[in-house]
Amino acid sequence: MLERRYAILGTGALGGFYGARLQKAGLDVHFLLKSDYEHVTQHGLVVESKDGDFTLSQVNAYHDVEKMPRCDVVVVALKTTQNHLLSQMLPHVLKDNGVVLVLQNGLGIEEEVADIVGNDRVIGGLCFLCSNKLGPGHIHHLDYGKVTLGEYAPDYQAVGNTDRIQQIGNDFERARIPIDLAEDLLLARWQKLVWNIPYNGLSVILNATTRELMADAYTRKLVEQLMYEVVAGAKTSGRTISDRFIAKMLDYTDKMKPYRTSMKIDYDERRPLEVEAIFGNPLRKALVAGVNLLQISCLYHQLKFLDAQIRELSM
Ligand SMILES: NC(=O)C1=CN([C@@H]2O[C@H](COP(=O)(O)OP(=O)(O)OC[C@H]3O[C@@H](n4cnc5c(N)ncnc54)[C@H](OP(=O)(O)O)[C@@H]3O)[C@@H](O)[C@H]2O)C=CC1
Ligand SMILES: CC(C)(CO)C(=O)C(=O)O
Repeated sequence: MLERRYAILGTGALGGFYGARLQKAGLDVHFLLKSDYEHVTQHGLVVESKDGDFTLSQVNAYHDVEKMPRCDVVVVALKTTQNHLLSQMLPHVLKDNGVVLVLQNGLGIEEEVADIVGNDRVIGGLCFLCSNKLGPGHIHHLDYGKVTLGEYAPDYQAVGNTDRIQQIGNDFERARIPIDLAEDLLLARWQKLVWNIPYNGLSVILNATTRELMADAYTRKLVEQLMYEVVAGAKTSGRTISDRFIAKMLDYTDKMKPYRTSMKIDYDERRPLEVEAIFGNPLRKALVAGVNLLQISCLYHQLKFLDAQIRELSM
């Protein structure tokens, strides 16, 4: 088979990093940008990475999705706060037999994308990556990077692995991106929320780094309690997350360099927060099953307040 062509929708901390790595490995990659378009057209992409710095002096950069070629794999790397744009973007850039790869944080995004492109054209990916954008076209990869890929099927039925997911995984591995294949995408999404719900939420509300949250006995306890509430949420979707997994996430964070979560960076930069994807959707999914996740709900309401303040300021 011919090599797959990739589109990166949103060339920021995550899309810029993975897209640049794919291009560096020799793949055909096309990048959609907004405010960085002119700069990247002229200067390319610069990646500072713990695995080795590199510059791509020439990239296929676009400001308008209608000018992009149709691609086999369309990577969604916008913030979820911009997902209302996808119904307009995806039909222009996705090949008839292509697939959309959602690399965003949160729950339920694949369902929204499937409504646009069809149930059999969506894959989800969970990224354990610490990356920031320092300036136009300038990405800083601080830590980690593994992507867990999982096939989407209606109602998030677990459908196991497929050839196409294996092939995409091979492309990422060729780009030195560690890959896991998840048999059950919904379980993988709830597992990622075990991290994102406590740390993203508390880092904003308490103005703290991951290290500070772990060092204080009270906030560490709060983190742990929130993790167990995510486990209760997963149970309402029929998914089981073990105590061992919680211990692993606490250990992972203990060993992480002090990190400002992606939501904290958004808050500090006064950008809209991904509250609905990371908090609202899981809460609503559990509520449908009759379970009110009270502590997560408390975080959700506080974050909605802060998010509304940010949105008002930017109007
Ligand atoms: N960063 C990380 O380490 C991780 C991020 N994630 C998740 O990945 C997703 C992306 O996050 P991240 O990369 O950090 O976010 P960024 O804000 O760094 O990147 C998003 C990019 O999308 C661009 N964009 C927004 N609107 C448009 C548009 N209309 N057309 C073209 N480009 C547009 C933005 O450009 P502009 O700046 O010009 O608006 C920005 O560069 C989120 O869901 C996040 O939670 C998950 C794990 C780790
Ligand atoms: C877990 C982490 C830090 C990267 O994988 C993340 O998802 C975030 O900051 O939102």
